[in-house]
Amino acid sequence: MKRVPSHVLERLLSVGKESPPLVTAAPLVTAAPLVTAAPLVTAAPPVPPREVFRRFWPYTRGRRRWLVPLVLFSLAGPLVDAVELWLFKVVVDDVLVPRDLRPFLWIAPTYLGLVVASGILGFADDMTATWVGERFLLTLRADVFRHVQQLSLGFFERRRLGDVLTRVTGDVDAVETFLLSGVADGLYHVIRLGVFLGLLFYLRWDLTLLSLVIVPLFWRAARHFSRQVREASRERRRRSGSLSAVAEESLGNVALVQAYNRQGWEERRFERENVGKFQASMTTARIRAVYRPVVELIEVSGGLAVMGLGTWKLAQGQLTLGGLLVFLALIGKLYSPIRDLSRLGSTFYAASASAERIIELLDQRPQVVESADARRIGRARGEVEFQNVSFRYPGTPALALSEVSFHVSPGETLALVGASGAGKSTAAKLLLRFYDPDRGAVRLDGTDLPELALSDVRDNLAVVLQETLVFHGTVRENIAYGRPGATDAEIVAAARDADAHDFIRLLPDGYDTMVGQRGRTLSGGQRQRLAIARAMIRDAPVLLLDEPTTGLDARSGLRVMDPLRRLMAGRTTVVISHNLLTVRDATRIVVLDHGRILETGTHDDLLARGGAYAGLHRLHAVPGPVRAGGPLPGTVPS
Ligand SMILES: Nc1ncnc2c1ncn2[C@@H]1O[C@H](COP(=O)(O)OP(=O)(O)OP(=O)(O)O)[C@@H](O)[C@H]1O
Repeated sequence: MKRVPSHVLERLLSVGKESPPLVTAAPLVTAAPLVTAAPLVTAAPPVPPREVFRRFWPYTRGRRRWLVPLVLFSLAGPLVDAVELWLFKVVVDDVLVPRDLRPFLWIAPTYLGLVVASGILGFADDMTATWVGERFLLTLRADVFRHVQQLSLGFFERRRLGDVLTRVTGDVDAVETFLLSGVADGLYHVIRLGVFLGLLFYLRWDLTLLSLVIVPLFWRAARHFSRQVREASRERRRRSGSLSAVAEESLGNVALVQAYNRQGWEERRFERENVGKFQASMTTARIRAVYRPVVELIEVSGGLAVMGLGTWKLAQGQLTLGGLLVFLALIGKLYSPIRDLSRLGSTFYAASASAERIIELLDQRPQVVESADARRIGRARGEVEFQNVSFRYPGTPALALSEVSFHVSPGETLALVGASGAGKSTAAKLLLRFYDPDRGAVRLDGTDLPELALSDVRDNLAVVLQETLVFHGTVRENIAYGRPGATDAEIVAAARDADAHDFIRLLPDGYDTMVGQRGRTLSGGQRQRLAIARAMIRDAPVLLLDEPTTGLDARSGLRVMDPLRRLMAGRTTVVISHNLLTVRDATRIVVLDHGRILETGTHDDLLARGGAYAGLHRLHAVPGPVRAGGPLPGTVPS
């Protein structure tokens, strides 16, 4: 009889303590929120605005021609303004000064006509700009979401979900500002500037030149403040991401938070990020608030200089009163696009802080990629093989799996057992091709998984996980998730096989009952049977069961065994379990420890060998085999 290494027994013992067979309380929560002093979300690497532009410009393809009417509308606005001002000059010089009402009879209807025309143009401009911008966002948001969905599991295991959500739903909008609204506004201001500058030069070139001396001052101020706004905006966006991350973690784990009375602590965590965001917003506001009076000061200085020279010219008789007033009004109009252009700089920088976060997301590459010449295999026979598989999670020192080899023929059941952290779930992740092994090969029907189309690999697998995933939707939708397009009859048949039909019938709306997010309105056993029905309907040749009875009490655990056996019949099954009842019938049992295979064999072989498995068996004192539907000694039959 082989001696069992003491550390192995200790670890196996710890298994028994952590999850005794069949008699475990349902977990309240899935995962505890991570508590660290380090920043929740790190800032995305800075990207120069030109690069931001280059990255996103291709997204405007197909919509660029809409920029033409936008520019035309922009042209019309300042022209209407200019005509209005010219009419004002005529009113002063030809109506007010000579006190003659006759010209007013054509000026009034012309003015009204102009207002109506500018209203119509404004409407068309608004609608076109919004349509173009929103269509752009529609595509970009969908693309970013598609990209994020294609990222490998490793990405989601490393990142804060709340931050990713903020990027997909919030930061994306800023890219539109950067590219379309920003560019359209910029063009609009440039056109206004051109029109007014042309008019001013036409009216009085000398006064116009004088009014332009302040432009370099505008420019310098704009550059200075834009840089500051950019820094503050980066911080603000980072804080937004952190805030969402905290909210998502706290609310997603509300059962743990309330059970441990940690609401106050969670509030403080939220408060820290909330205050951080507030401070970042205040910094941005302060910069903008300082900028505004500085700009006004520059503007007024220019205006006063022109007024001084203009008044002198008026006194000299070189200018009419109407001419001077129009000139001063036009100067105001001229300064506004200059001011808006310089302000646009800070808007650009603020938007680029968000765009950087999107770029960082888009630059993430899936660790698992489908090769260009991936083979399609359709329905597999269901032969699964691990050959000398070694794998280390990125950024971790120890191997999670080391030289692991096993083979499962179609229709056989392989059980993976071992202490917590032994590498069982890691093996499941490699079989699902969430990760690729560093060395060795995982094969389906004799072909390395990377040589197969990714969707084929996953289509051939049905999974029932420890933490059963139930979506917010009807029971029917949740079952049909396993095979979109399944008929009602197939859904009911799957539910019957999964022993779920009876409880579903008793739900308020039967198969149309809405189950809350993560299936919170169902019991653990009901959720598990729903997951089995989903796997049934998928009808895949390979079945992966990761702790299918963990978290269920004895009665629920037993109820799940029968449907599980029906599900496993005729399929290749890889079952991960601490529960020796689910593994004893397996064709082969693989005992893992620290990522290595300790022993392999059937239940009887391993018992006879007296090694780790036998030790585990003794510890759990497993009662006799359970027949389909038969109760465990000492348990209440369902
Ligand atoms: N995403 C991850 N990143 C880094 N290390 C990981 C990750 N997931 C698991 N590990 C590590 O890999 C090792 C194997 O973990 P795995 O989840 O495969 O164990 P397990 O046997 O399934 O445990 P359990 O029975 O508790 O579910 C552990 O040391 C674990 O800390």
